[in-house]
Amino acid sequence: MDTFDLIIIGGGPSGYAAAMRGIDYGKRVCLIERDKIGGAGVYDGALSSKTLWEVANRVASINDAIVQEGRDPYEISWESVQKTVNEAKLERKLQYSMHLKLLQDTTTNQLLWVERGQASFVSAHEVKIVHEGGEKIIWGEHIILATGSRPRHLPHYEIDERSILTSDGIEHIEDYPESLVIVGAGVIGCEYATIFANLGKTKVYLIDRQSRILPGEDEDISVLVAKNLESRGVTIHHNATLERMEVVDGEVEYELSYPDTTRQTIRVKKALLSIGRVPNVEGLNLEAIGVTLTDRGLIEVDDTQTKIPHIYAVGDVSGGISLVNMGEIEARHAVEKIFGNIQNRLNIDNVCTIMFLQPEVALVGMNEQQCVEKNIPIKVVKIDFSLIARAIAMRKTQGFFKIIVTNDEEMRILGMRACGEHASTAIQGVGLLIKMNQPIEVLSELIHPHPSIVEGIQECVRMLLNKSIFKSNVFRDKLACYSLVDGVKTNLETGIQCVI
Ligand SMILES: Cc1cc2nc3c(=O)[nH]c(=O)nc-3n(C[C@H](O)[C@H](O)[C@H](O)COP(=O)(O)OP(=O)(O)OC[C@H]3O[C@@H](n4cnc5c(N)ncnc54)[C@H](O)[C@@H]3O)c2cc1C
Ligand SMILES: NC(=O)c1ccc[n+]([C@@H]2O[C@H](COP(=O)([O-])OP(=O)(O)OC[C@H]3O[C@@H](n4cnc5c(N)ncnc54)[C@H](O)[C@@H]3O)[C@@H](O)[C@H]2O)c1
Repeated sequence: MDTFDLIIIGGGPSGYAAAMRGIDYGKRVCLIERDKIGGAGVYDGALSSKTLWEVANRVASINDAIVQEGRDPYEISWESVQKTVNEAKLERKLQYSMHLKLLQDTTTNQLLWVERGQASFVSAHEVKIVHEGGEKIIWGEHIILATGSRPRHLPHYEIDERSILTSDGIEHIEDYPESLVIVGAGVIGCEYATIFANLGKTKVYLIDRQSRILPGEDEDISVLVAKNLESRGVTIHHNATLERMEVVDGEVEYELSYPDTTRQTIRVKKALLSIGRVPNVEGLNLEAIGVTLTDRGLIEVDDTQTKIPHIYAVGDVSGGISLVNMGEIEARHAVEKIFGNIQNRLNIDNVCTIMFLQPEVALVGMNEQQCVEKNIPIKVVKIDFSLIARAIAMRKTQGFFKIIVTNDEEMRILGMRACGEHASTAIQGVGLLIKMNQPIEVLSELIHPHPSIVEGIQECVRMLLNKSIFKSNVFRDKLACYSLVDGVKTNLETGIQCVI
């Protein structure tokens, strides 16, 4: 039987990162994947959907410009869109396969083995791999589970991935659907609503069971994103409960009910279900070896370690935040715990995230509503993009920066929300500040390039220190600085208070 220092089950971004960190330590590593290396980090997930978003964004930008000049809108065929997405996936696939092939070079000190097939536990140290050609059992000193997740289905609805689809099927449709209903107004739902609205060939309906989309984020973000979706023709059904959805004559008919007891029935060409994801734990034989699950069916971990000390779980399968960067960092942390003997727990205070919407939204740390829920006294400072020279030059002045700090002398940064052009790059500096536990003065004194979007962040920080260039008592609709303490909002410029 082949023996390894580390076996990793699942070759998505988490498993891949774990394997690479394992060979850094000079260990014998076996990575097992049943389908495609890269997982949802590449296919029907992060890379493919972001390529789609980029194409759609470009189409919308071109159209915004040419339609203003009275010219006909630019059109791109679905075939061309898919070709671009396929090119992106292929490029990544080739990088991974070349990388893995060279790392498995048997003429040098081979540390990595890649096995194809479905893995399951035979015992706490033995893993069976089943593939078309047969099966084998290997032995591992340590094992990392990185089996990821898949789209959540709704009971009683048949997902055929042709008429009623999930994110696994939507990129494989044959042409633009004339109309599309999206169930679930979370990240995936809002990203695909943005993509199809921007491509301009599909009438999009978005079912939001709450009163506003992206319920986990502050209202200012939900309102701006919803406004932009609606301006591109998206119908958002707020406070709507999906009562029925079925395929009728090759189309999708759905029925909604509202709190005022009214009902509505609509027919569309296709439906996309984006109501969260579930962990891939089935068939691993976890019960037999004592690895436990949480109430939500995720693998139960303490700082990436399961109840069985030599078995770890990372990425989507163990919950936390379902992101590529989170899976990778958890994987690296697990390997460092195993072979590097590190003692610290994983700190995720500075995880930066982007939501690919219109405009793009970047996040780090806590938002206002989370601070209020936890009753943390805070100061909030906001600047509208229309006051930032670079945004003016780009003629893209929609958006804002919002920084949240502790309501004390120290004004430690708790979080930031960036909503607008370059948001995804702007977030990084503040993420670093949180990680380094540095005071806001560092940003206030740093000489920023000009004109740059990040000057807006500097202006926010300077506002908190009472030394901004633009004064909030003049630009009252574009600058805001307030505290939120025990349910009372106080405008720090005027002293005016209101109860929230
Ligand atoms: C539409 C969409 C868009 C997204 N966009 C972003 C984004 O913009 N940014 C971001 O950070 N994240 C994004 N995500 C989330 C991100 O893709 C996931 O968080 C990430 O892929 C999780 O990585 P993972 O390795 O834990 O799991 P996965 O990527 O799911 O990989 C798990 C792998 O394990 C394999 N596997 C499962 N069971 C077994 C078994 N028994 N034996 C062998 N192999 C097995 C699977 O085949 C799979 O390849 C997106 C997700 C989706 C669906
Ligand atoms: N840009 C990114 O970083 C990115 C992009 C896509 C996905 N992801 C990851 O993928 C994960 C899954 O995304 P998601 O959007 O599927 O999940 P989500 O949890 O973000 O959103 C699901 C939404 O569906 C709603 N919902 C649930 N059941 C419903 C029902 N029966 N009817 C109507 N609405 C219902 C929920 O209220 C919620 O708003 C995310 O948590 C995220 O971590 C990240």
